[in-house]
Amino acid sequence: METTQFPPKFLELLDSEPGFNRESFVDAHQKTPAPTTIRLNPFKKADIKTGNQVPWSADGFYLDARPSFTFDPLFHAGAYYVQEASSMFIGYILQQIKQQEPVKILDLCAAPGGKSTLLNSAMTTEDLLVANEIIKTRVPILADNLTRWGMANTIVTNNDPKDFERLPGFFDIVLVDAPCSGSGMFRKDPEAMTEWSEANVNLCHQRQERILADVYPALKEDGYLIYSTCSYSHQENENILDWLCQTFNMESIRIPINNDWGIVETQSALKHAWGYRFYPGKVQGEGLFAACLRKKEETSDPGSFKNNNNQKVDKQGLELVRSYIATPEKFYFFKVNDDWLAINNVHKESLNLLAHRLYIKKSGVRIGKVAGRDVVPDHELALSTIVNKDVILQTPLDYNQAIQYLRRDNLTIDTADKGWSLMTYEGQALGWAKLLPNRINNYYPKELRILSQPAKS
Ligand SMILES: C[S@@+](CC[C@H](N)C(=O)[O-])C[C@H]1O[C@@H](n2cnc3c(N)ncnc32)[C@H](O)[C@@H]1O
Repeated sequence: METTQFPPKFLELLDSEPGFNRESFVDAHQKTPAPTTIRLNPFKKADIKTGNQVPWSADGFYLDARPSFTFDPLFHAGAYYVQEASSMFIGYILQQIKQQEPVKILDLCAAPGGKSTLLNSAMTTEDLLVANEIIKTRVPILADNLTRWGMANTIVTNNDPKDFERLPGFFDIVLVDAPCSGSGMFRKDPEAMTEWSEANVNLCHQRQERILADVYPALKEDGYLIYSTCSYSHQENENILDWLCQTFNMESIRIPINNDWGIVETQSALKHAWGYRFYPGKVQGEGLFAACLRKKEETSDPGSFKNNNNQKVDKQGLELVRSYIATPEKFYFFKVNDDWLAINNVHKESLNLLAHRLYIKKSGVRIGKVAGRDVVPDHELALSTIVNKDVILQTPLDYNQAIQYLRRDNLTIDTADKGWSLMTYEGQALGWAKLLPNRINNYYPKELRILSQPAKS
């Protein structure tokens, strides 16, 4: 059997990992392409033809072939997210531990936002999601993906894990989807094999400990830590669980799984903490490790922050922007420079607190700017689940028109309507256009437009 494509020593080390089967693993890498899976947005309910369901995710589906997502308007509408199947298990863990009461969740290593949108799907508007990314250049893709998902209960931050020490005991649930040596992605990204080394695994292990130690104070007593990597190395997985249980007062949480799913349940050597391993060949998905622990230690109070310096809002502007929202009574409206934003009322205090302790890049939904008696609506509002579709004009587009719109081309549509309109495709909003007497101004954001041409069929 040809195995030379793997880095030296990689398979040899994997042989001693729990549940590893060399033959099925190598076979899966050499003979089976990585399956393509999408996860539907439960808040948008688009009519999408899908294949078999991912066993651990009600919204996850395998596709028979990999279509061009770039040329699917529903992708740009946030009707689904393209995510490999194993990762969806994090959503399953959340469903197992989440109670009825509203929770504050931190996704600490969030870009590009696959797991943030996954967590968001299992949350209500009363729950708050803080999606953080340390690397500044990766924040825009995270914010864009969350904009597409459309929920108003989300805040995006750009902070170092250490900064979360300023929020002792603030979060009920923290996800650390840690940067890792990446062996779990070898099938999808064979290039990653060239970067793999034992030395790098050890460096990753050290960084993972640092990240976890930094964020630990921000977790509430009895709060849950979900830890995951896309690595197979026990140094980055079970050893980290042992380190967590030895260093902090944490207990391991066992997650019920179905034996037919092919997931390997493991226990760490010293503290017997439960972990869940995903191997291609055993599951229809890529490599993943996931675990859940609970903090059993008192935390201090994060305190509160009454923001008296909020930018003043004028009544007339407020009335105007309120009319763009489906249930304005549920929202707190505020201004950042000339932009109006809205976040669920229940998150007002959290927002004030976070704004003074972290670097916020996006909060709730940006509604737009008020210009005289008009609102210039923002793209975030178009894709949000709170836009008032009952009063806002909608222009349905066919497939070719939708692609023209997403390319930011000139549109020629026969319509007698005038004013701001949501441009929709199969009932899903893509963005805004202004319908004028003799032309249509395309307001699709420049930086998001499709730059390539569809392949000729
Ligand atoms: C595995 S990826 C996250 C993938 C993301 N959770 C998703 O599902 O789309 C790890 C993330 O950690 C970030 N990262 C890298 N070094 C970090 C550090 N020292 N502290 C915190 N995050 C870090 C990376 O920029 C990357 O976005």
